[in-house]
Amino acid sequence: MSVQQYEANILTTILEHAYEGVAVVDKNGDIIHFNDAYCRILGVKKEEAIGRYVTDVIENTRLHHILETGVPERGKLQTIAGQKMVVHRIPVWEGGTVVAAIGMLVFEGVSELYEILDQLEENTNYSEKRLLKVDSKKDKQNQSNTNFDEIIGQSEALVNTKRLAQKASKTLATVLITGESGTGKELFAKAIHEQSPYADGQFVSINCAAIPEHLLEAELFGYEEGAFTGAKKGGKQGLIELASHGTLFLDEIGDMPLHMQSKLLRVLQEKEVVRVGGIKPYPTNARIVAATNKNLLDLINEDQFREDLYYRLNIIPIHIPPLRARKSDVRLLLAKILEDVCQKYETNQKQFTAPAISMLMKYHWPGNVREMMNIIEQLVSLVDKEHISPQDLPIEIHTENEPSSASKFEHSTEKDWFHEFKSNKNDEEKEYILKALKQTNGNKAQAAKLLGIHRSTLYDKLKKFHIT
Ligand SMILES: Nc1ncnc2c1ncn2[C@@H]1O[C@H](COP(=O)(O)OP(=O)(O)OP(=O)(O)O)[C@@H](O)[C@H]1O
Repeated sequence: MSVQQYEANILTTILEHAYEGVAVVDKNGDIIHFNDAYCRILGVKKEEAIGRYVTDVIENTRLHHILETGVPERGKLQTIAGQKMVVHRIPVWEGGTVVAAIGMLVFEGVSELYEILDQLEENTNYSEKRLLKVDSKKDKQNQSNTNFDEIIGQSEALVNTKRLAQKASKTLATVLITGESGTGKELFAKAIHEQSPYADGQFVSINCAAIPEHLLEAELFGYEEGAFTGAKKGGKQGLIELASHGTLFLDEIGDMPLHMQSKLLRVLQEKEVVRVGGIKPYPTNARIVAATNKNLLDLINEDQFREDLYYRLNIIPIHIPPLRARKSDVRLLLAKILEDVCQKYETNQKQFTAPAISMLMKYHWPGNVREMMNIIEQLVSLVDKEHISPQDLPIEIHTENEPSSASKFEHSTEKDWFHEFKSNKNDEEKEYILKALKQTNGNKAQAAKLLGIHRSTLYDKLKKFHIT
């Protein structure tokens, strides 16, 4: 017996003896496997099912949709013969296309789930029950659990990042979150706050790049009465004070002016704030989470960021990988965001076709999840059909899918290409930038996309290398 035959026999045996109903359809939606459990549940003979189109055999199935979307659906309810069942629907991918789909009935009727829950309850001893009660009273904490759950992604890279952030959230240590624009730095910061010992306090967020330099100081540190013309009577509390017993999220910390960095460092060391125009120190115990899409070590080399502040902030470093380095999350996010946006606009549920998903998977996502959200919002508003196909997708996705632009970017993961780019010596880095500009006929936005960096980072580098 050949190895393939042997493996096929084992698989058939597993399928046949599975307690769960398992059905497999080929790329046309015709049933090619239908195990005994499924036959029993549906009251259909195997020979009546095999070879027939799936909707003719299984009531309320969506396996034919899975062939189109390529997106798995787990733990969904499906009514079969008047019974609610819990099902998983899994696409089988081969070389960028969906070649089959597997349907599994996990619980025969939701009543089976309740039976299991009842048994669990009976077996739970008194002290465990008490613990469960105490836990359920911690409403705040329960809510916070859902916060990390809101961060979508099952790639190894994201799961590891979430695990680290969850550990960090249990402490009050300062966290420095790095990652490209739109990767979810603020989302992580909020989740960390929600699970922290200071979850009952405020989450105060300030974007250090968005506030004019002369206002930033008063915003952060507050001011005393008469500190400047127009200062409020009685003075004003700053955000650092406001975040006491809570979290202060310093977004875009790389853009904080140097003199403010010195003041912030003092606050972190002394745990007290002196308002603008005052001398009295106010105590603060705000937990600090900072974030940046810049390379702070580069900024330190360029004397734009204080090294001592960097080490104060970088107690727990958390890096969020860009979307292109975690392709499996792209598929999940596409499905979830499309579902959410359709619900938000109260339109019929739309779906991507498999070729559209293939194109979106190849795309470089320079603006990461934020860009994906924007594109999906546009598509939901502009496309009337239920299925979103390649011709509906924006031009930049087509451009990047053209054979001429199929380059090392397509297969890049953050580890290989982007890091190679970042760690290269300056002259090589300059060469990469010139190459990208040449390839895009001088279009800076497209060049930034090719390089996998934010447009503002490209502008910084153009200035640094005197490229006009
Ligand atoms: N893994 C994810 N799951 C669900 N939503 C996400 C995820 N990552 C990001 N988002 C969403 O994408 C959007 C951008 O995220 P966020 O503002 O946290 O990014 P950021 O890294 O702080 O961006 P910037 O550096 O530009 O400030 C938000 O609406 C956020 O909810």
